[in-house]
Amino acid sequence: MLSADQLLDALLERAHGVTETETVSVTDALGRVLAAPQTSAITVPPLDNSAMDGYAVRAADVVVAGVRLPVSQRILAGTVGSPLQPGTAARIFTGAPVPPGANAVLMQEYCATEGESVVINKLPQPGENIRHAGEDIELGAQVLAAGTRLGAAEMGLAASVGLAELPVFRKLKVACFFTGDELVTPGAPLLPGQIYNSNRYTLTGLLNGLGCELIDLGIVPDTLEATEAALARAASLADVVITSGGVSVGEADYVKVAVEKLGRVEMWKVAMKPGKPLVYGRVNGADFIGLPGNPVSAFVTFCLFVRPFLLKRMGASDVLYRAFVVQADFAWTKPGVRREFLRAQLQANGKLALFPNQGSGVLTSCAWADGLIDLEVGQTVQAGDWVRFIPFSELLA
Ligand SMILES: Nc1nc2c(c(=O)[nH]1)N[C@H]1C(S)=C(S)[C@@H](COP(=O)(O)OP(=O)(O)OC[C@H]3O[C@@H](n4cnc5c(N)ncnc54)[C@H](O)[C@@H]3O)O[C@H]1N2
Ligand code: MOO
Ligand SMILES: [Mg+2]
Repeated sequence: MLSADQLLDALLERAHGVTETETVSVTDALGRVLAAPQTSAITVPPLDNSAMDGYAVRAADVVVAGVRLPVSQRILAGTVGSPLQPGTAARIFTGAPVPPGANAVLMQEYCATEGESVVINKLPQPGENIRHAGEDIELGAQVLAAGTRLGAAEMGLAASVGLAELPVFRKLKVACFFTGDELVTPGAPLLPGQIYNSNRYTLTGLLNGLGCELIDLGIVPDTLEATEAALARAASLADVVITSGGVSVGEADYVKVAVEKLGRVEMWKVAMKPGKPLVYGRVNGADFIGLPGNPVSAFVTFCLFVRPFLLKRMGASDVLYRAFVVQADFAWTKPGVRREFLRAQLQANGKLALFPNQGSGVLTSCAWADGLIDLEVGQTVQAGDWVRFIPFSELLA
């Protein structure tokens, strides 16, 4: 059986990024992966400008508090003033260019207007409240690297240097199907023995969050024929095929057999809980990932393995999650024989609480939790111990 680290390494080794690109407007770039580095054709900010509403002065003109200076001009954001005459002040507002000759801006809270003059009640420091040209971005600087996943801040950053469009990798096509004779689509009533196909909705959320193009092939019955047919169709439509269920050793578990018939299985089983029977293979040029049917197992293995794999396939460069060391507010006394990922919540006291039922079928634990505690084989925990914690902010989207 592979260790979780070996499985992740092996998956990333096999994840080849898409190469085809397209151009999107920056407003449509959320979640896309940048295909080429972007540099700035301007400095940001373009000119020295005021950080405050107040008065621009030469610091040397204000040698004692209480100096009175005539106000020689008024400079609003979007306009440009004229050089500041010695011994005068310029009324200025936040974002307005600082006039040549001025080297400080006093907040108006420290000034008093007297007719056409202003009394400066505080000694200015040279450079005070001035935002310098290029202090954010220098002319020609790289603002975004190829492989960056574009979020809200990156979209704003691109726009701040005047970019209207960005080159991005094409979306990754992911086909899914869900095996199980017991599965029913929500909206219909359950007959005895049936359950709702929750994995479809979990995976839809996860894949949409990653910005994949989802091809949902629905529920597939537990027969080899149906599984093969769905697999062949999925592999012909998508870059990556993801399924749930049917990867263990039960008599109705046909997924691995179908992959072996139509392609090849390269990895099966990972020494962790939940998620042991995960399958990776190749079918007709497509990657195949078979997630375990248990809803928590499917969710956790997607977060830990499928997400980094898909991100790399999408062309992203930063695909790994970070773990943090956090104090436990619980005891875990049963040493496991597999590495274990526990659903835990970060409490107001900064420590981690454990969901009481850590069963692989208890999806409530995932909705309740803020992340996963990563326990080594045989690791036990006493309250107050420090444990490895992977927040969902590192694993979702
Ligand atoms: N003898 C053994 N039995 C099992 C082993 C083992 O090593 N030896 N491994 C267990 C582990 S661990 C897991 S995880 C599961 C994985 O099972 P499968 O991937 O084969 O999945 P199924 O048998 O089809 O279903 C398991 C479970 O999940 C429910 N399920 C399936 N699909 C969905 C869905 N779309 N939405 C909601 N729930 C779903 C299904 O009803 C079952 O309860 O195998 C253990 N067995
Ligand atoms: O490893 Mo399974 O995923 O315990 O439920
Ligand atoms: Mg099974």
